[in-house]
Amino acid sequence: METLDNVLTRRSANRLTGPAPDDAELEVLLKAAMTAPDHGRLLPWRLVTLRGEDRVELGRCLAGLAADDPGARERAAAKPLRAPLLLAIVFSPVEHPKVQRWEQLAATAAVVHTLSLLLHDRGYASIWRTGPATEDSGVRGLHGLGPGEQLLGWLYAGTSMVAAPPRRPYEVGPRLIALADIAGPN
Ligand SMILES: Cc1cc2nc3c(=O)[nH]c(=O)nc-3n(C[C@H](O)[C@H](O)[C@H](O)COP(=O)(O)O)c2cc1C
Repeated sequence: METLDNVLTRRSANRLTGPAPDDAELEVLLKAAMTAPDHGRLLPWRLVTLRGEDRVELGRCLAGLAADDPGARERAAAKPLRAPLLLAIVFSPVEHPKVQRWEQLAATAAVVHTLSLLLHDRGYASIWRTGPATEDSGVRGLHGLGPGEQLLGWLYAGTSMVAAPPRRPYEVGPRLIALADIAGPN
């Protein structure tokens, strides 16, 4: 797929089923996504794969956090089952004299988005999902987070069950301006 076309046609997909990339294919795609710009080449992240029963275990954790009614617990438990593969995104910033935390977060987001584009290029689809559960100690523990690390959510991956709706073209408008057009203080 041509790059411009790939970027323009990627959509977040809510309803995902199999197939999802296996570990070998995922490694190829991640190796490519890791080329995203990363100040200091710190690689301040890791991904944890959840497949099959792992998703049920996460669902159990989420159900435990849900409101005290059976419907809410059932809905929470079913959330991780919305895709065959979940990639938990663990942000693991390091102390660095030059590279600030926000730069490391930006580098991490760049890897995740590049991976979503590569998944799309291979015919898969994905959606990045977050939520308050990412801060829960049980959920953090399940994914092996250490102190100072942050769970940025999960990239749900698989094959979309519906055709991606076309994207309304964006208007760049005032979000791209020449310095010469900025009225200075004088
Ligand atoms: C950091 C991040 C967190 C997101 N969290 C959620 C989420 O919790 N739930 C959700 O439905 N979508 C989530 N999304 C996906 C966005 O909703 C989605 O990208 C947006 O609606 C635009 O859709 P598109 O990707 O098809 O352009 C998240 C996206 C990003 C980048």
